Amino acid sequence: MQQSNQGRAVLVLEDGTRFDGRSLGAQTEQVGEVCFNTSMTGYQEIMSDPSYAGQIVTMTYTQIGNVGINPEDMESRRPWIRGFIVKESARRFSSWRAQESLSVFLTRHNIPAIEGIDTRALVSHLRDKGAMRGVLSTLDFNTENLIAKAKSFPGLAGMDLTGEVSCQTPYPWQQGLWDLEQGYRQIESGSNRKRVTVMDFGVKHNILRGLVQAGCDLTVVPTDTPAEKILAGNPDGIFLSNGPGDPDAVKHGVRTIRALLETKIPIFGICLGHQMLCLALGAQTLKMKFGHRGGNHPVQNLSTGVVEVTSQNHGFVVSDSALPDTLEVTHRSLFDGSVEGVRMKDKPVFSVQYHPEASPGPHDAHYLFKQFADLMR
Ligand SMILES: NC(=O)CC[C@H](N)C(=O)O
Repeated sequence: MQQSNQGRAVLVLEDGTRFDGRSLGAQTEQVGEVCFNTSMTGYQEIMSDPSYAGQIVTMTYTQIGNVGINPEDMESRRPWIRGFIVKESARRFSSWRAQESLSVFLTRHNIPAIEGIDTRALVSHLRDKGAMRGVLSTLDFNTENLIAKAKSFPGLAGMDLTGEVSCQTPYPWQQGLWDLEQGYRQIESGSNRKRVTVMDFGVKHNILRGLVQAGCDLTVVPTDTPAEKILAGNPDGIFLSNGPGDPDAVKHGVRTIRALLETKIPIFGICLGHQMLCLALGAQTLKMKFGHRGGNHPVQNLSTGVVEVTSQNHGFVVSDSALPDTLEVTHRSLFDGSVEGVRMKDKPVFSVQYHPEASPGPHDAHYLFKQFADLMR
């Protein structure tokens, strides 16, 4: 029987691989890098993590949407994914906090999504061939057209997306972590607390909450804030956030970090912030084959030997070759041995590739926020 286009969606990769399924989001079309995340929970936090700007995300867990969408679990002001791919979306959502369904949320934000495709086959393909450019459409079903559209996406290498996701003006942040009784706690600023400037390359809210909970009063500043302006605020510490795209393309940010490193102010970086810190110190970054995205990545802390199960989301990595002498590797991935954390040998400066704020993910690495606060004391 002829299928009507209503309700159909298609995913086509740049190599011509095609998946036909049902539309789960907006009637539209988007190109981007097709990647996958292996977390079993936390789809809302993933969709609203600014680090995913420019990407079409596949969830490997087979049923998504069962707890709907709520205002508290947003990791930033809006979702940033270009498109969303799931095996099966829950027909009914159920949670005491839920206010809308996954499908309504995606449609409201004009994001195309597809369900009912063989996500295992898609992920095996991406794992073998590497992350690829692709197009997700509910409008055009012609394979040749769609391959050309997929190829029109320039790819994430060389792309600075921090300007799109960062705040436009500085703002204070005093919200602490979630508590079952009170929800998010508002924490008063005080003289016993440390004043930290957060460089917002696309920061997740739970990173800000982790810092507040560890004893920091925060001022979040836009990605293009010059070093002089940051230093004029006389902060006790500087935090370099996560964010989307290629760290090596954020030239202004790397220059700013280099200038900040002239001082003795403690600095902590996560993910994109970690990569840019390493670049500022003379290291190099590489694009990975398909990246690390999920909630169960084992990382070894090399000073204690302890293994942390971590949350990850990155497609670039600091290269092991050409690490400057000023840096010491503190953490490594037990999946592929890649660099997961560094510190400067002679300064209170350190960073990690993974996500201690979790959200979603295990809390094993939460101690890093306290480690940063301790460095400022
Ligand atoms: N979560 C992040 O900060 C990601 C950093 C960078 N965009 C990468 O893909 O590697």
